[in-house]
Amino acid sequence: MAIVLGPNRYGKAENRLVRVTRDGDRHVLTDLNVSVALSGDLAATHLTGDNAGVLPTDTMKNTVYAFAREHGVTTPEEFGLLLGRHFVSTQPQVAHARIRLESFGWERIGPHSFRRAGDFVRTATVDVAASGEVQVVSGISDLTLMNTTDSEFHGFPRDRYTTLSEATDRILATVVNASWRHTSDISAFEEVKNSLVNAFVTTYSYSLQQTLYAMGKRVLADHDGVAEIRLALPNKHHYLVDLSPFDLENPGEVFIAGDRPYGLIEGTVTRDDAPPALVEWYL
Ligand SMILES: O=c1[nH]c(=O)c2[nH]c(=O)[nH]c2[nH]1
Repeated sequence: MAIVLGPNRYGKAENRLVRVTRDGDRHVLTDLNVSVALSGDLAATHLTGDNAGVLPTDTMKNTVYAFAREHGVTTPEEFGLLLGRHFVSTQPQVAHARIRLESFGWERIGPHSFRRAGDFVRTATVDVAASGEVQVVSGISDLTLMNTTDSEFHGFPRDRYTTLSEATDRILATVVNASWRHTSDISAFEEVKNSLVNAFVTTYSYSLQQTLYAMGKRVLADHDGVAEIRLALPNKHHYLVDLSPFDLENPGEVFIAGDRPYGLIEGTVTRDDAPPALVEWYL
């Protein structure tokens, strides 16, 4: 038996970067959380402590902030590509760079005043190989949506542990976590988000699984530049309160918003002719 070093990578995680772009009195704000992970010929430091190929994670942090000044920050996807290409092209031992970005929205409330827009986070995972190949995955998390009707759930199998009633009119609520792999059009975030939201709103649902597929399918139908989308949708259950002890009817008006446990519906929607992914990614 031999003991060997398996896959490994290293980098500086969660570099919080706020960039103010000044145009006279009117400022533009970008707010990112940037994580860098490099991999390649890095066995020596693990096996012997020889750091000749180990660009310090401290340097990666500095590069993030210096690039924000030197190149500006347009979209998370573009900024990720810029950083990834820099690391693979300047460090010969680095075969692959993964840049993971979260972008927090700020709503303008004045020329240089902003209110944190807390209802979702935009994400990007950018992979750059030394060969020049890239993979850009954009995403969204924490986008909470609710339909107060047009949702049913029935026809499911029952066993001795089943207590759930068949529902012909229920609340359907979820927190959208999705990521989609681009073949082009890497800055179409707003348009993809609109497709997801529109599909949620307009799909008469017989299960959250059906809604998940409808949302993914709508994104692929609307956007030629998206090859594949992955979704993880928690089913945020809302329980109708029994008000009969108080001689009150409750015709679908008063609910307890459940916290946990929650159903978790996950799935991928893809084109059958999608080019293969360069590397695996997770939501
Ligand atoms: O849309 C749903 N899908 C399920 O798989 C499920 N299971 C459950 O208990 N309620 C629901 N709702």
